[in-house]
Amino acid sequence: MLTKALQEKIDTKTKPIGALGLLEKIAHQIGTIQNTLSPQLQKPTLIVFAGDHGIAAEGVSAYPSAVTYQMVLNFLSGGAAINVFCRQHGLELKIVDAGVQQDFPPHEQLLIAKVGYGTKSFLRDSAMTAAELEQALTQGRAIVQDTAADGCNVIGFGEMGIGNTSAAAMLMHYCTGIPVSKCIGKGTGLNAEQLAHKQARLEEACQFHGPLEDPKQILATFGGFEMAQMCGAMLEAYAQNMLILVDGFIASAVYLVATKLCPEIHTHALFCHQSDEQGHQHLLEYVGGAPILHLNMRLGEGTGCALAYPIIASAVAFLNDMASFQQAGVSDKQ
Ligand SMILES: Cc1cc2ncn([C@H]3O[C@H](COP(=O)(O)O)[C@@H](O)[C@H]3O)c2cc1C
Ligand SMILES: O=C(O)c1cccnc1
Repeated sequence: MLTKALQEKIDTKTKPIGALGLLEKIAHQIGTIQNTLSPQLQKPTLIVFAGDHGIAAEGVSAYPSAVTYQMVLNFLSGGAAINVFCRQHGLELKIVDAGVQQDFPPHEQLLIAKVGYGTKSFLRDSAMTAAELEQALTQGRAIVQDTAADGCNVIGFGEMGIGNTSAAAMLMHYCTGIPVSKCIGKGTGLNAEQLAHKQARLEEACQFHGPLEDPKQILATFGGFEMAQMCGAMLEAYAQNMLILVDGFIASAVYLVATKLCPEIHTHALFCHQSDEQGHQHLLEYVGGAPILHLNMRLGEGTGCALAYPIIASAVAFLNDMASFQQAGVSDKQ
């Protein structure tokens, strides 16, 4: 009933049918989530989860693990891309230490939810234990519960963790069966030789671990603490009936695991951009996501979410504020 009424509201706005393209689909989706013809976006929030990865020691990233800690300090002093875009577009920003190798001084924007001081290398071990995974999922859920209690109904998730395009590629490979060669990419900027090394290391890890089916086991085996918390956070955002903004390759790989645990989550997800990371396009095709932006970005941090947010806000604004043919006295289709 609401589905039809929303479509009618969209179709009677003063424009040719369908002329607002993807904005119309977004408006319809948000109206459906909120069960109203007049949805509102409240307290848009971006949460960046940070954690270190054991696999980073295997030469799979162009940058050292130390950058994870240094970038979190940069987030806290307001100088990273995600700070700039959140400030520009009015999103609240929270940073979570999910598992960085060093400790941070207290800061009002920093939530400390450390599962450990980095994961183990999944080359010869499971990145985390089943107990650590459960802890991370629960912490991610709790963070979103608090955010929902503050009145937020639209939430995006970012990550910082040197080595996490490798972890994401493994999640993607194990959840989809797509060959590793199509799941990897140059991440922070590997050259062709380094990329071949990355592929060889990840294929070695596949040999070591063998076939795995259970999504939680896949996440514990290859994921980072920041990715596990993000997964819990996405599941809770669905439970809280929030609109979920999915960022680039890493966030989409986490979202993929979340869909395996809770297939209904797709009704609440928007794909903010298509990353330049090679695997992302295949991943979006697999989950059936139509990205809002194509900007050739490959950064993560939630930057795609922050940049897509004003477009999403425009979708809600046209649904609420644009005149209908009748209101404006404009002649409808013959
Ligand atoms: C300075 C800097 C800032 C970043 N912000 C996000 N990432 C991104 O790059 C990392 C993933 O790429 P890889 O798997 O190749 O390490 C993640 O931390 C991701 O958030 C950054 C990377 C760097 C170097
Ligand atoms: O798309 C992403 O999330 C991404 C790609 C490369 C490096 N860091 C993040």
